[in-house]
Amino acid sequence: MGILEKISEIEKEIARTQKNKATEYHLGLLKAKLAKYRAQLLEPSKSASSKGEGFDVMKSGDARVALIGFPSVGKSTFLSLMTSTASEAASYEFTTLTCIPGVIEYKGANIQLLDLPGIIEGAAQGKGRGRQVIAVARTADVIIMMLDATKGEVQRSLLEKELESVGIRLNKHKPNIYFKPKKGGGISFNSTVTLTQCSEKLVQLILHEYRAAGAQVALNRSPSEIFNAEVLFREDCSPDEFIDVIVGNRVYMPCLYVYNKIDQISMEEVDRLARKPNSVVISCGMKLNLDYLLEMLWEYLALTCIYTKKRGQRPDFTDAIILRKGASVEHVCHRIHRSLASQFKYALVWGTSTKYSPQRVGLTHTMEHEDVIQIVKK
Ligand SMILES: Nc1nc2c(ncn2[C@@H]2O[C@H](COP(=O)(O)OP(=O)(O)OP(=O)(O)O)[C@@H](O)[C@H]2O)c(=O)[nH]1
Ligand SMILES: [K+]
Ligand SMILES: [Mg+2]
Repeated sequence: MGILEKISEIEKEIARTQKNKATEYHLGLLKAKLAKYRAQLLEPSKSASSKGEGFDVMKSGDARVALIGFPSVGKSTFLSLMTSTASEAASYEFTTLTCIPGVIEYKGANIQLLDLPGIIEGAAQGKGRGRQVIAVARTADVIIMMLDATKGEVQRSLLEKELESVGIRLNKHKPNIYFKPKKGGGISFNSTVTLTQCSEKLVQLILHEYRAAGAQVALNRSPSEIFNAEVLFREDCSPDEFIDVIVGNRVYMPCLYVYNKIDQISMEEVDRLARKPNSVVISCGMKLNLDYLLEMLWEYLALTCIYTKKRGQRPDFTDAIILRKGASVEHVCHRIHRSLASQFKYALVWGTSTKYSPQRVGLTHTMEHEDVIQIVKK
């Protein structure tokens, strides 16, 4: 039996197994098996040439956003509208056949926007250019899942399933579980919270299942190590989340659901879609709500712009340093010059991150969006 068949067998078994206390171990095991085979599926195949996977577009700018969606939802129309790059748009499906990068300039940041071929059900298993598209999606900072507002919700759940099946977790945070394989000592299991979905026994079963053939490949660890591990739940996680932690190659990614073509639906329908979590409604055709989409995208990217200033001079507002949210003064130093942090005495910061403007701060101070900084060297 091939891996795809094994996967489909297990999926069928999960579907027909009733979910209750008596079946929770059985289901946990099935899910562990499923994750194991899917991990194998993700291994680069030896037959197909690995070159070309991911369309090889260079990362550039301060962040990367990938446009994922069914064919003809308006991805290329969107790219052409938001960037100075033109990507062919047409009323037939699979107009776009490769990855087309453009740049959105927003609040001083260069955001790389990637137009991609449409993907369909079965993409994760290699249908169409599904695998390549998903490989690109994995490298993004934010995914825009573009949906046709005139089509049903089924598009959204199908795409979510495709991404889910290759280890991409949308709008979820990494499960707060400490997991460390050991050389010996068995499995030490602890939790700092009351667990309602996992137990010590289930965790052991899942770990032992992982020891089975194939797990070494997925985990890149020797089999014995999985019999010995330290596990600490700091959150009431589900068996699936625990499996995610031991498999270890998951990506946790913000995703914005963008419903395009709202010029074609009723106001009531627009209103209903707009109220969904993580969702924005737009019309590329009529240029509706695009500013709001950019604002949301900016929020999801969580970038921070810092302006520098020299002593006795005005801040340089023309050239922002773009950093990830939560960046410290030390991060700013590294961006300016490699050796600056070692010569650092203190910094003066004006902005929302400080109580006073300016305020003297050290290397560990956390910067906020649009702060101004002046660095004083030793
Ligand atoms: N009514 C309406 N049509 C739109 C809108 N945006 C795009 N379209 C049309 O939808 C069709 C498909 O647009 P594309 O931009 O080619 O879609 P795509 O998602 O890039 O398609 P593929 O590359 O084939 O996957 C074109 O005929 C567009 O003119 C919109 O907001 N409203
Ligand atoms: K199209
Ligand atoms: Mg296109």
